[in-house]
Amino acid sequence: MTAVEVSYTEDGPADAPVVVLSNSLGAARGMWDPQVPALAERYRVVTYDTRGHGESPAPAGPYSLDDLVDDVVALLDRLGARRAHVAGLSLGGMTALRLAAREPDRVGRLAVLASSAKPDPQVFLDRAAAARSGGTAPLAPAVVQRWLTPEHAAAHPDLVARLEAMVVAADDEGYALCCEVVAAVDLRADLARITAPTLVVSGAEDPALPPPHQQLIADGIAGASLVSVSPGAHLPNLEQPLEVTGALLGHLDAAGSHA
Ligand SMILES: O=C(O)CC1=CCC(=O)O1
Repeated sequence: MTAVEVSYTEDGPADAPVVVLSNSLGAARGMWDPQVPALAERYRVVTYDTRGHGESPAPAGPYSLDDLVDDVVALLDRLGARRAHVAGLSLGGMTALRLAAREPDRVGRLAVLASSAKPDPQVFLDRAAAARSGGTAPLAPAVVQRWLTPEHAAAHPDLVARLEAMVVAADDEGYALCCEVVAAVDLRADLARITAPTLVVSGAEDPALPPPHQQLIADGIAGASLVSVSPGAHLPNLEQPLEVTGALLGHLDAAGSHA
């Protein structure tokens, strides 16, 4: 499939090294709001909506993980960026891992949050079927329940409402097609090919992709470091924004800012 022109936002100095942030299944680029201001002080931060999500197109399927990678490569080309640091959460992390394995010359440093090299396919095939039959709206409360710990959700009802609205706004068929991408993911052979310095982040209480998934990623990539965030569920960047932003900056700045 040809790459789609994904919708994106740029923050930070235009001549700074590029950092691309890739969203999780059901979310959109706004999920990175707590990270963007600090990263944009020294990076050209590009957040985008994965196809089928947010304001990006949702072309007819099927989609593959390589299609999602093609979209990022096309975005880098549109930005005139030969090379970028790339961070992704969950599905965004899977996209980032495949990109780093497939196009090592395009990736400076890699950060993979709450992701997996081999998710349970049936969970996501069932989710795809549910999204096709009833749309994303009835799924939104259960999806968002996995993104935050119960304590954080109870204390932040506005955040829960905003996140549920993101899931509802995803294109129903585009979301289903991305569920099928996740179901088909097997990145275990990709890990050994990744040469980008890699930071892996876990939410210690993530019920969707628990810490053994991130341990497997960190074990498979030479020299990768693993940080566990607690309390934190599937979107630890929202629950522990200072810690996650600090970990990202520490990892990216180790490159001397150069992608
Ligand atoms: O939506 C979920 O339950 C968890 C998830 C898997 C891939 C992703 O991006 O989110």
